[in-house]
Amino acid sequence: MVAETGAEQNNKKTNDVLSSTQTVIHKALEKLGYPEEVYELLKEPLRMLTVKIPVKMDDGKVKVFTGYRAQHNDAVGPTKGGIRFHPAVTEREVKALSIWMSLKCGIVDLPYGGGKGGIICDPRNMSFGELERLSRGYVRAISQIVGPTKDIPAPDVFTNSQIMAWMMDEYSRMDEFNSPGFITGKPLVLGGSHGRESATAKGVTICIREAAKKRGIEIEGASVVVQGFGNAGSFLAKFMHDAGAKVVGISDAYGALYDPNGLDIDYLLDRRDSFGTVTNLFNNTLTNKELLELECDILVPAAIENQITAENAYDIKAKIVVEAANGPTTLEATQILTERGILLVPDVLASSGGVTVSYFEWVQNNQGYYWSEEEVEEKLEKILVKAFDTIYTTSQNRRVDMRLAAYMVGVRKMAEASRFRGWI
Ligand SMILES: NC(=O)C1=CN([C@@H]2O[C@H](COP(=O)(O)OP(=O)(O)OC[C@H]3O[C@@H](n4cnc5c(N)ncnc54)[C@H](O)[C@@H]3O)[C@@H](O)[C@H]2O)C=CC1
Ligand SMILES: O=C(O)CCC(=O)C(=O)O
Repeated sequence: MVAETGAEQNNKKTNDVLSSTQTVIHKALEKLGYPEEVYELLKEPLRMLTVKIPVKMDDGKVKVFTGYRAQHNDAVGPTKGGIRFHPAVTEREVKALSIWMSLKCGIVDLPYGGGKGGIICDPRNMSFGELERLSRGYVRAISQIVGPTKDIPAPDVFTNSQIMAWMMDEYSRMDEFNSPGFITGKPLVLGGSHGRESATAKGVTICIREAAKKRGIEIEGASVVVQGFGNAGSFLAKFMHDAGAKVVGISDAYGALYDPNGLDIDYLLDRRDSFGTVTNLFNNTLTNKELLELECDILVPAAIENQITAENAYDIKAKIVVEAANGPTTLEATQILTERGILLVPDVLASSGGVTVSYFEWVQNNQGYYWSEEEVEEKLEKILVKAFDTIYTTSQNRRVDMRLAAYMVGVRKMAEASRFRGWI
């Protein structure tokens, strides 16, 4: 195979998440000995739908929003992945997010390929009614390519169980059938699963525990910094706090809080709003940049992409970085952290607890029989411990960093399924 130097150069200049993902996919396929056509198939989603969604706003005017749904690869099974509502959503970002979903599903061995959706909007400035009309409009716009056996959405940044409920209701109306398996991350009363809300953070907690063992760090008393205080970050801060760790820093989109003696996580959870904002209630805040560079044992970026870059990677003081967010560390920064001996647990492994419990939710919807929280947690624990172990061992045996090892593990199933189907 020829090295993807173009993509590598482009990535260095722009931190473009799609080209950096392509670079690692290429390296992983090369290490596994697959021919170039496999890369050609997997470097972009099989399908990418761009939609325009007209929404009647509360002031009576119509605003037209742009949305996307990417389906990366459906050789293994239906595609699966969240929907993001954020002003910075781009087509390339959604494509990269769909590729990461394929890798996650491969890593935790789910019968899915990856998909992802996004709408360019700022839900923090929209009313409940506007959000409902936008959510329903998006489902109508993408209805032809999604469905319980085609592509199953879920929550992501700035979307939640209420939005999943509206989307499920809209799809069920079109389908003229109650279709809980159309979407996951629903409220419990509509067929949601116990444990889905905290699943991403649970998975991250398991990865932190396993990574800490490798580095001889005791969780009890360890200092932890978490960037982002939404679904992933806030539950994680709570789990780490409850496990006896000292959560010394947290942040949201507006700033960060720091207390070397440990923050009062229960108080912050109580005061945060539905978008994971809490720092606006305090005067003594740090910037997100300062937060990432704090002295700590464990750093968890749980917000957005490109937060640890070549610019700040030398200033990271943590011994372990566990990526709850998708794409928070650039490739250059991955290399710098690895060279500095920092153990980096990559997003496609660390954040795969969410899609794992989404799969459990879909299974429960399909069989119409629901599991207890203990059952969900037990199954999640087994899957994540095994995935961590496989990737850590691959990284040691093949002498590659954990990100490349995770891509090698994650890409294999879809490459094999595509081959058996006769696509390549
Ligand atoms: N919700 C889920 O099940 C999963 C989420 N993830 C990833 O975890 C990350 C966080 O997602 P959620 O917690 O679901 O989102 P969320 O919407 O619940 O919370 C997002 C948090 O990030 C903060 N944030 C937003 N922009 C920021 C910025 N520019 N700088 C610093 N903080 C910022 C927000 O203020 C909020 O605290 C994303 O990368 C997402 O893709 C990954 C797997 C599953
Ligand atoms: O729960 C799911 O199906 C997908 C979660 C997600 O979007 C992600 O892992 O990034």
